[in-house]
Amino acid sequence: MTSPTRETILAALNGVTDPIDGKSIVDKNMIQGIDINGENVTVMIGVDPERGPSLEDLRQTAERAVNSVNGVTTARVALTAERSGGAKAPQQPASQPDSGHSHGHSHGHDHAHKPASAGVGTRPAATPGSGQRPLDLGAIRSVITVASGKGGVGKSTTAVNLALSLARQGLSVGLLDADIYGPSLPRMMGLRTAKPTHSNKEGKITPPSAFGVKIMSIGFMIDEEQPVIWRGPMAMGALEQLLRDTDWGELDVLVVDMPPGTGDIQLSMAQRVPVTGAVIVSTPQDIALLDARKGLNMFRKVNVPIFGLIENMSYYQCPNCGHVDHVFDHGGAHKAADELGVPFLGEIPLDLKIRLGADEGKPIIETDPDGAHSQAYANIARQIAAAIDERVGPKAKPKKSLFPKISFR
Ligand SMILES: Nc1ncnc2c1ncn2[C@@H]1O[C@H](COP(=O)(O)OP(=O)(O)OP(=O)(O)O)[C@@H](O)[C@H]1O
Repeated sequence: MTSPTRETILAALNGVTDPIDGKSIVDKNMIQGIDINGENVTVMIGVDPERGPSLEDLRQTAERAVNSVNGVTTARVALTAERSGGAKAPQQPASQPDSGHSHGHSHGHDHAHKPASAGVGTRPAATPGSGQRPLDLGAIRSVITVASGKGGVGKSTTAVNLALSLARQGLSVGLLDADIYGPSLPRMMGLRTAKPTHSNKEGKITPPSAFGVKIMSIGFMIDEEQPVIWRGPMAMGALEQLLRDTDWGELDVLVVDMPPGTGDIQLSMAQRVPVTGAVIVSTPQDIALLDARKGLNMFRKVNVPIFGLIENMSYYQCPNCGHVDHVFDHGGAHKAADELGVPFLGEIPLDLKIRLGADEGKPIIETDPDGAHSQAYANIARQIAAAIDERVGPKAKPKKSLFPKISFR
């Protein structure tokens, strides 16, 4: 059987027209990404978000067109929100070689062989206070969201290290990168070139794994370097599909790295995902703490239990002499947690090893599991595991711990 190529896919899509003007979607530069993974092809079509609901027919026609190409067994076509610079700008020139990695952006896809359900164009936006029912996540016993009131506070780094710590404590763990504005988990988990594969469960994809944790991220479909502007309904649709279409199997806990901030996406996310508990990451600076308060209030608004606050980049300890320097105004998160009546889960130091580990795809929990920093994460993870147990019952109890038990006398 001949393998599909970018050219044969584009040739098939050339015959698909935009109902608004009858022009080919290829000529209109609406094809924003083509990902060819053996016999499985994913195509991203950029559309104006307002038109999303009326373009389901176009999506399905495109999917049939891709499916008809020689060598294709599964076609997925996703409608995507427009990228910075406008939907009409060509995002990926048609001459881009097959790289095995799509650089369009994502996503609201559905399978060729499955009717479109929730997602782009078929489900209205989850609006704050709309009271939508949470998604049914099957065999996922608990969901922990890692959130922050603003970007750059180390939320993703914390999510990764907590997920690994929970896994080391014997829990089966998944990690969902919901940070659609800057999906960094593939890089942080050393999975830059990894790809989800098609599961033998119909309509599902198997997430890549690293360090004993299953990972799903929009970053597997788009380029981390290319910022994407998402509009609420599209972003929510994409996230829901990532959650729903991933074959997570049985999980004790799914750790969700939330997008930074407290906007509508975060709010609808908190409404639609049955969150067991939220942890808020902040840095010691006041401004960040103010934002952290907003984060807390957002979860409170939708009745999500707050498991606690974490102070990241809390202090700097000189690796040579051990001197501890409070680079920022240290202790603010602890004080804020007390004032706000939520648990303070712990402090994570500002440390080069943590940064290098995150940036190089080798999390510190993996490279230095017995070090003080890993123990700081482990201590927070233990509190989270205990809070999960309290909420969802003993099934979530760790099966075995890879960390030594510490007893205090
Ligand atoms: N405790 C730490 N010590 C040193 N560097 C850290 C620490 N935590 C995070 N960093 C570094 O800070 C940078 C931002 O971290 P990260 O991407 O986790 O933040 P974020 O809050 O998820 O950001 P965004 O909201 O932009 O996604 C990264 O380079 C990361 O390696």
